Amino acid sequence: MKITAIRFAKLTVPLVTPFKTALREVSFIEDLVVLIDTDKGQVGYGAAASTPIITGDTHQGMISIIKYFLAPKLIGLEIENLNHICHVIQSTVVANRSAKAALELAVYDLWGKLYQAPLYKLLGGGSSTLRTDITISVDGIDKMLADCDTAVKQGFDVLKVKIGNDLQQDIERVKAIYSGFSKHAKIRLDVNQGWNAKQTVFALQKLESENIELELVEQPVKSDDFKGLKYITERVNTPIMADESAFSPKQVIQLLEQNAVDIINIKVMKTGGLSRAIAIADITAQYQAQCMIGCMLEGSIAVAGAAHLASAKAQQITKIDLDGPALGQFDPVQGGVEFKGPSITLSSAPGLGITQIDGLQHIDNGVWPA
Ligand SMILES: C[C@H](N)C(=O)N[C@@H](CCC(=O)O)C(=O)O
Ligand SMILES: [Mg+2]
Repeated sequence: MKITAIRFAKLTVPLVTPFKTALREVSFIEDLVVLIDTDKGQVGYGAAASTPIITGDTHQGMISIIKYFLAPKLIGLEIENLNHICHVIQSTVVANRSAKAALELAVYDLWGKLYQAPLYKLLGGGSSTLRTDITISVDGIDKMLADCDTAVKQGFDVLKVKIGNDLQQDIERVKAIYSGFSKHAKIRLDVNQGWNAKQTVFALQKLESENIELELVEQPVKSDDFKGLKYITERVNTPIMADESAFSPKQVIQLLEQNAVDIINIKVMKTGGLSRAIAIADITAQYQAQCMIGCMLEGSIAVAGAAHLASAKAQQITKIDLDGPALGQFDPVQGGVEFKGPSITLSSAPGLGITQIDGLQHIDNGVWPA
């Protein structure tokens, strides 16, 4: 099965409630969808989110790098040579990880279709059902408590609470949420780089002294502050997780060699796709470190590959933050991974199993070859 063309489309889904972090606020999931055509009539689907504040990637940038640099090298390649195709994608340009993630995902989808098996089975096999946490956006305490209440009533038993825009208020937010919901759900925090190392130690030691047991705290400090992460990890009992600090296998090795963090958050938009996400999961296994699989604010196509990987690497990936699709008002994708409240169900159809996508806005000048 040979690659014959690459097309692009946009897919937009309004959110139930605005998504607010210490870095940004958005009201829509807006993904770039990448469609790979083949000589056998099969189409591979991939998608990527534009999160320039974290990855530096935009839809226009992704289209340009794929259309003018990556697509010309991919046309004519055989899907059965998956590793070669991933090597071409990874080595033709540096950075541009979201574009690489979308392309790789469409190639993995076709690989599953070629061998007539769902992706998670080809990746090693695992359970067809998973559970995700849900994100509670940073907001006024009353709104955050109301969002936690809704989430717990929907069956979520892990709350990922966004904080990081005001240290004192953050401490009050965590205390209020812990007191209201720790009997019903585990509480993990995501500071999205909003504190510095000393503030983090102050806040976590204070919370620990009040017997607040957090499951973990994600990316408290700036992405390049590895020393800060180590300083924190040495001084608190709460497990510390790297997110924006951990894009590449090399960064993950550095973080784990330095004992700077306890847990790594793997996201395909940071790694540049499934091939590097698999490499990172394997590296963490060597260090006996745990992993979370996470996502950006992405829809169900983009998150699908991460869900298949989480199933196949369940021994290593022990925490799941794949709630992007659950935050949308609806899912325009049929037949792929189903996201219903905390439950994620993988399709038994080949590849990602996508049968229909409603509301795709095709990008006319985005076909290669033209
Ligand atoms: C959506 C997911 N739960 C999440 O919080 N992901 C990111 C932020 C993504 C974004 O801004 O799009 C994270 O920091 O973990
Ligand atoms: Mg994070």
